[in-house]
Parts: sequence; C-alpha cells; structure tokens
Amino acid sequence: MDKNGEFRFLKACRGEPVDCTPVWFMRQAGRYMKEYRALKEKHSFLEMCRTPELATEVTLQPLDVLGVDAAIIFADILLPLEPMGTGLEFTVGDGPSIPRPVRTRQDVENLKPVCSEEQLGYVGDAIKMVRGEIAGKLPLVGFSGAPFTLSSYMVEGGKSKEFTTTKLMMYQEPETWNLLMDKVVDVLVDYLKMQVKAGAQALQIFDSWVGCLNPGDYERYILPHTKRVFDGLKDCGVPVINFSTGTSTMLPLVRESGGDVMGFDWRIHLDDARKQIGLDTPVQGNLDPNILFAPIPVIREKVLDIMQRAEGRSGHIFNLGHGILQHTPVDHVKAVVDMVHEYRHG
Ligand SMILES: Cc1c2[nH]c(c1CCC(=O)O)Cc1[nH]c(c(CCC(=O)O)c1C)Cc1[nH]c(c(CCC(=O)O)c1C)Cc1[nH]c(c(C)c1CCC(=O)O)C2
Repeated sequence: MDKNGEFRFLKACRGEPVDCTPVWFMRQAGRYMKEYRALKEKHSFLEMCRTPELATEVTLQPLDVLGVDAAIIFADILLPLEPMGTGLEFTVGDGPSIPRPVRTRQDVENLKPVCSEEQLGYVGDAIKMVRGEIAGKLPLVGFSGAPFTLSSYMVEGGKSKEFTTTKLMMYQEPETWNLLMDKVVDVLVDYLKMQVKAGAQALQIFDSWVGCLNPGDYERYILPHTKRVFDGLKDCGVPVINFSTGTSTMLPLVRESGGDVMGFDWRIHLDDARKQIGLDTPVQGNLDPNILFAPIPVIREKVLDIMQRAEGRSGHIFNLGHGILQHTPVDHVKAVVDMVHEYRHG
C-alpha cells in the first residue's frame, strides 16, 4: 500500500504512476517455506487446497515474511479438472496425475460442465476468508490455467516434456480439439468470475506450457480460444494478467489473445518485450527463478538490470519469470523485495 492508502500493485496493473515498483512472486506460498512444510506434514496438498481455513493460512504465510505487494490465493490450476470428471491426484514427488485422461472424441463429449459456485466453492470461500484477513493491507490475486496448459494436463494425464498426445489431437482431430477448448473455456470463465465475485481483486491466467508451440500453430489452434477467456472477463471489473513462458518468439500474438498486463519469462529482456508488446501495456516479470540461489551481489546485479530496463516507466510489476523453486533461500527472496522497493529510477 502507498501513502495515499492505495495498492501500488493495482495501480501498476492500470499503468498508473506508483511510489515504488510493486513486487510479488508466483508460487510465493509453498515448499521453500518452513511454515508450509510444517503444515504439509499434517495435510495433503489437495486437502490444503480444499479446506478454506488451511488455504487461507498458506496464502498468508509468505506475506509478512517477504513484505510483498500482493497475495495470491493458495489453490492449483488443476482443481477444475475434478468436477469436469477426469479425476485429480497428487502423488508425493511425482506431481499431478489425472486418472482418466481425455484422448478421444467420446472422452471430450463426456466432460461435464461445472458450476464453480457449487463445485469449486471452497476456492471462493478461501478468497473471502483471505480478504477478511488482509482487507486494507494487500490486494488478493485469483488465478486459473489457460486453455492450452490446462488441456495439456487433461490429454497427457500428467506433466509432459513433449506434449505429443496433445499436439496430435490438435493436428489430427481439430474438431475434437476445438470441442475440448470450448468446454475448458466455459469452465474457466465461470470459475474466474466466481473468484472475482468472492473478492479477488486481480486475476492471472497461467499459460505455463504454451511456449512448446510454433507461432503459427499458436495463432491457429490456441489464440482464438484463449481470447475467449479474456473476452469473457472484459466486464469483470478487475485487471487480468496474461502470463506465459517460452513465448519470446510470439509475444505480439500472445498480446492479441487479451489481458491488461503481460507476464513473461526471463528468456527476453524486459525492454525488448515491451517494444514488441507496445509500450503502453503494463508488464510483469521477469527474473530467472534460479538466480535466487546465487549470492546476494549477483542477485542485486540482475534485479537492477531489470529495473533499469523498466526505464522508470509506470506499468511494471516485478516478479519472477516463473514460479519460485523448491529449495530457494527465503532470505534471498526477501532481499529481492527490498531491492525492488528501494530502487529509485534516475
Ligand atoms: C503448471 C501449474 C500447476 N499449478 C500451477 C501451475 C501454473 C504455474 C506454473 O507453471 O508453475 C499454479 C499454482 N500452483 C500453486 C499455486 C499457489 C499460489 C502461489 O503461491 O503462487 C499456483 C499459482 C500451488 C502448488 N501446486 C503444487 C504445489 C506443490 C505441492 C506440494 O506441496 O507438494 C504447490 C505449492 C503442485 C503442482 N501443481 C502443478 C504442478 C506441475 C505441481 C507439481 C509441481 C512440483 O512438484 O513442484 C500444476
């Protein structure tokens, strides 16, 4: 919050001048924090997501420790898969697995529509609870996956390196692919609107794996569907962040899909990305999460480089280029927050 009692994170999302650059981190709640690991001893990951009291506790854990400018609700992009009918499991060490993957036309037809208010209401309840705790102190970000990233889990049945099965559906059965996208988009718009209704003050859409595509295929098979998500949120009243990784070669296309703020990874200089996207569009990013393992002077050099590339322009939210990694030293994360807040544009 700045001295006028306004949230600098929300101001930056709107491209308005700020007293200093706001900063938060994707995956700022999680295993790198001892408070999270302690809670995880007693509860499974899904139990923590589905129990609003626990999700609230985890959401709050990093806020005072780090001194960030926004909270992000503790949940997962995969939660909507369960009510859609694919099942969802997290096995220790292996990450997510989807017991009934979606591979055929029939599988896609069998996917169920979702009433988020009822079936994912626990996320809304957690949002309300967190707002009750941080009202007037920090804004709260809600989120979901983007259609491609979410569908890739549904089709592959878990994490993937090559995305072969997903791409094959796209290339070989475009009608099945389009039906899958349509169903996923409907769920996402309903889910995100529910989060805003519950109190989310900004939204972020994670397209974590869309960078595996060639720009032409992105434009043809993905962009129209992702655009429907952003179009569906146009009147929702909160800023929406369009985050993707591996997309340095197609940022103008990603920009076309929509959103008020563009978030991208470290594979491109912030100023080069801004030139491509358009200088008026607020941006978020983009420190390589691995840099947080380096000695403080190295971290400082990299943070200052990003701040200089932002060139004193308003409309920059400092973040990583992807989520915080598991063994990241907490004091290094905190040091970055201080560096960003203390930076003065010359
Ligand atoms: C692809 C993706 C997922 N989930 C998410 C994405 C998109 C962002 C990205 O690309 O990182 C998004 C996500 N997942 C989680 C959050 C919480 C909010 C936050 O603090 O940012 C957010 C925003 C918690 C989580 N989601 C998960 C954890 C770890 C669970 C644990 O405690 O073991 C957390 C804290 C599990 C998860 N969830 C997912 C994977 C691949 C995994 C396993 C990862 C791993 O094992 O490191 C799917």
